[in-house]
Amino acid sequence: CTDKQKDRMEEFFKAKRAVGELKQDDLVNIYELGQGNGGVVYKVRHKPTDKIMARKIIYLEVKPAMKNQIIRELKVLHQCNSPYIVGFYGAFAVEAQISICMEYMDGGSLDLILKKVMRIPEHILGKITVAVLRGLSYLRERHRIMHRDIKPSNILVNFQGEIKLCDFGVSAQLIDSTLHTFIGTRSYMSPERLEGAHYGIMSDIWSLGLSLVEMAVGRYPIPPPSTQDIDNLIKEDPLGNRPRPEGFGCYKGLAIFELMEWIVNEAPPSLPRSHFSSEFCDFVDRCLKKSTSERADLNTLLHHPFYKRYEAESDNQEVSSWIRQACGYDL
Ligand SMILES: CC1(C)CNC(=O)c2sc(Nc3ccc(I)cc3F)c(C(=O)N[C@@H]3CCCNC3)c2C1
Repeated sequence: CTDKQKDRMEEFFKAKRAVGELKQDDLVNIYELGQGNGGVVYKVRHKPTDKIMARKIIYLEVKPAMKNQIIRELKVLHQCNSPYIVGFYGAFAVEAQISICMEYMDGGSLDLILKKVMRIPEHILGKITVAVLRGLSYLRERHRIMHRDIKPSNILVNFQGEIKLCDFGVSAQLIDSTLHTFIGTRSYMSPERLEGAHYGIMSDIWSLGLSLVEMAVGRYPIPPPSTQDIDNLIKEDPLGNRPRPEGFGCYKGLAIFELMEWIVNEAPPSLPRSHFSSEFCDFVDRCLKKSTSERADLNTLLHHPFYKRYEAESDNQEVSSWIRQACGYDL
């Protein structure tokens, strides 16, 4: 943790103390930030302090006892404090709605960034990899939890160049009892998880690998684009920062079950060495081994040359200016 990161976290704790206990009536919606699977997120203002936050509302048809248990378990999020985890203000329940109020990340999530640009360049993906691995390490070392839902929409960025994780499940058994209702349109789940086998942190590693390939190539990588597709993608726009033409990337996708079958039965996706560094290609290959015994674990990846190349840089300036130009605010 650098001094700057410590200062930012201190700043957040101060703002959080000023907010105190969160109540629905103290929040006013500014506008909707996005609809995820199972939830909707609003940019809100906390009237008593004028603080801007993101409020995630999840509709859970569960018995009141279960709802209270979820609220009780969400309190663990007050202890999840890391430069790589989105800040948490508090959670409360009203009727069948559970509200989770968190730090507002003005750069949005990486899936929305990816809709604006063609692809995310390798040097930015390196910084994203550092943040995700450090976030996963923090959750495992300090809270003994895995993320369970690593994908571009759960990796948030801000204009200061910070990259943070959100939407990790803190109440394990509740997650699984409710997760079946949250199957999204595409699956970042590992083969072992899709097969209903036991899964753990290694499943997050698979999801990270799949997310990196998607962000590097510019579309969900299953079924894998042909090398020709990738050549066309990159030849016409080598820097990957031209706005995405309409209709790109929404290839006629496979239905969710065909997709899951593909993940379980076919070879995993990989990056073409013609367009990406061999360290990056090797990194994603180690994340996307179908068998967990062959897949790299967290510690192995923390010593991988691709990670080492980016972990040294401590300033967020490079990511900050890239985010601004990606969002069209290249001031
Ligand atoms: C069931 C649940 C609401 C309660 N238990 C849970 O433990 C959680 S926690 C939590 N979210 C969360 C976590 C950390 C931060 I910082 C911000 C957050 F919004 C979530 C959450 O949002 N889950 C989403 C539901 C839609 C599909 N993707 C996973 C949960 C799950």
